[in-house]
Amino acid sequence: MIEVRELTKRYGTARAVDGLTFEVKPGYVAGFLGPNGAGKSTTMRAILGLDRPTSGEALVNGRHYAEIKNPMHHVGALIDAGAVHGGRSAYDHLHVLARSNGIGPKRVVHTLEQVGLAGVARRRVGTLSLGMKQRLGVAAALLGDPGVLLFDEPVNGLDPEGIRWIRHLMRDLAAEGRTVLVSSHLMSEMALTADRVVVIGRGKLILEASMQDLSDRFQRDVLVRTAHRTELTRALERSGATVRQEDGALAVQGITAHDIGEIAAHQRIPVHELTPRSASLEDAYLELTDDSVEYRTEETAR
Ligand SMILES: Nc1ncnc2c1ncn2[C@@H]1O[C@H](COP(=O)(O)OP(=O)(O)OP(=O)(O)O)[C@@H](O)[C@H]1O
Repeated sequence: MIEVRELTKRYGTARAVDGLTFEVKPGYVAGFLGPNGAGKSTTMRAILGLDRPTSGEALVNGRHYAEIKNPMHHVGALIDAGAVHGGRSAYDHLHVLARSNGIGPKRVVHTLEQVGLAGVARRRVGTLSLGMKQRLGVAAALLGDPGVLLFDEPVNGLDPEGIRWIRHLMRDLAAEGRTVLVSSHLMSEMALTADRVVVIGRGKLILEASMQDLSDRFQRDVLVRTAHRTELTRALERSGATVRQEDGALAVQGITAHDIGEIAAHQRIPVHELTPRSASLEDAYLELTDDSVEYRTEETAR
């Protein structure tokens, strides 16, 4: 479990993270979303004890990272895949890490196989592609078989096959009962991977919700098809709904699909379609974070 409580990190007068509170429990993939500069990396670094909070705290399984003995057995992280010693082989890189945490060579070999790097284990890290380095970073995170995993923008540099692989991996790790927090600035990516999202902007919490709640919250209207449009419109309007004609159907706002169905049944009006329509998750995300975007182009500024 990860608990972030009233976390604030200031650099000079700038607040990279500003009173942020959220938690991530085991068993699901939590997406950590925010525009560039929102404070995702700073928060992750604080959880991993790499950055000292100005105030507040970040705990892993109830403890500060620094208090955890043999941390690789409890927490694994992919933060900056490029930050590895280029002269060592992939195997040696992992072996050095493993040894410092009392992990044997068998586990190193297993982890290399798990991330699909067994074939390049003897190659120097400096000669690996960005995608392979990313996989090596994931291997390092998995080395101690930890219950808590943090991935900072893990799809960066991966090709479509690699992206699919990492999505499956994160979902599998969560299904095994681990705590998985993965940052991204793309809602489209998180929509395919995460069960819940923590959305931040300018260091502050904007929203913490399940993917389902997020799309419910941004429900636009309900499309209703019936041969009895006038009758149903009247009944719905009596219940306070707003009804608009749309291509021979009704676009209904201000009432749930469930209640529309109940009203229609009560009036004995056959309904042929009842479709809740949401704004896309990407639109929802852009709307949520609109005030927190640091830099924008003329075109996206609208
Ligand atoms: N070492 C530092 N010194 C000064 N400012 C910093 C430092 N690290 C981060 N910042 C600032 O803090 C803010 C949050 O940065 P952070 O890297 O945590 O955001 P992020 O959400 O991870 O962004 P990105 O998606 O671009 O990686 C930014 O405005 C950044 O410029």
